[in-house]
Amino acid sequence: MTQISSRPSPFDIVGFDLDGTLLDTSGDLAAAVNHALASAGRPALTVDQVKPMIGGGARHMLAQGMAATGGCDDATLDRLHRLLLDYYESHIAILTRPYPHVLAALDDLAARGARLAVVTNKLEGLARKLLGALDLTARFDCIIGGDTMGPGNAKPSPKPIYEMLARCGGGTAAFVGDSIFDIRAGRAAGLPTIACSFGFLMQPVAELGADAIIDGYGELVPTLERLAARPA
Ligand SMILES: O=C(O)COP(=O)(O)O
Ligand SMILES: [Mg+2]
Repeated sequence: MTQISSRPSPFDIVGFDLDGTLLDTSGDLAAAVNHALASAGRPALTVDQVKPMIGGGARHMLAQGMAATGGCDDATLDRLHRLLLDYYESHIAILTRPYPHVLAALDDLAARGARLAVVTNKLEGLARKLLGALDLTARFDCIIGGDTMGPGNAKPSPKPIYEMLARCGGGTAAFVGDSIFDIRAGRAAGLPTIACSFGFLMQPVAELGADAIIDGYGELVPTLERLAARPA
């Protein structure tokens, strides 16, 4: 369990990816993918098959789901993407929950003065809807989605990370994520990065190139403290 401490936060700003990092969204995302696949006459995928498809936005996830079940053209993908988004929007928090001890770690950082942010490749509207459904919105100083910075500016671009820094008022910062897109975006923005071994890994966690790896949220604050104490 994370210990609440009166010491200042090791970073002024701590940014988090959403899917596979703060929240286990895999059950609801797999259901949405399978809804789209079924309408195209494709077989369903398991949650474990869908997990490594998550992290680059819903269209990217669906494209991989269609590729795994026979491929498809762009027009079909566009139609199914819309179907998937409509289904997901109305079934967004059926199975989705924060990972264990997330809330305690966020409480600890906030109590120590950190500003907290979400930078996800989910559409911003869906991210806001999901965080609202789980009563988490007020914990974050800003919520930036895959479409917030305009086309082509989602992670791994550093632009949404720079936007996070600006909206949080600047200062020292670290970024926590579960995909290569998160770690590349954080590094490109010059931030120390932490990878979550429990996330929706597209490759082994050690290959993501993060500065540190956590196996659970009890390790987050000590890991941030260790990174903040590193020589520059
Ligand atoms: O793939 C998505 O829809 C979003 O993924 P992310 O929250 O891990 O960026
Ligand atoms: Mg993720």
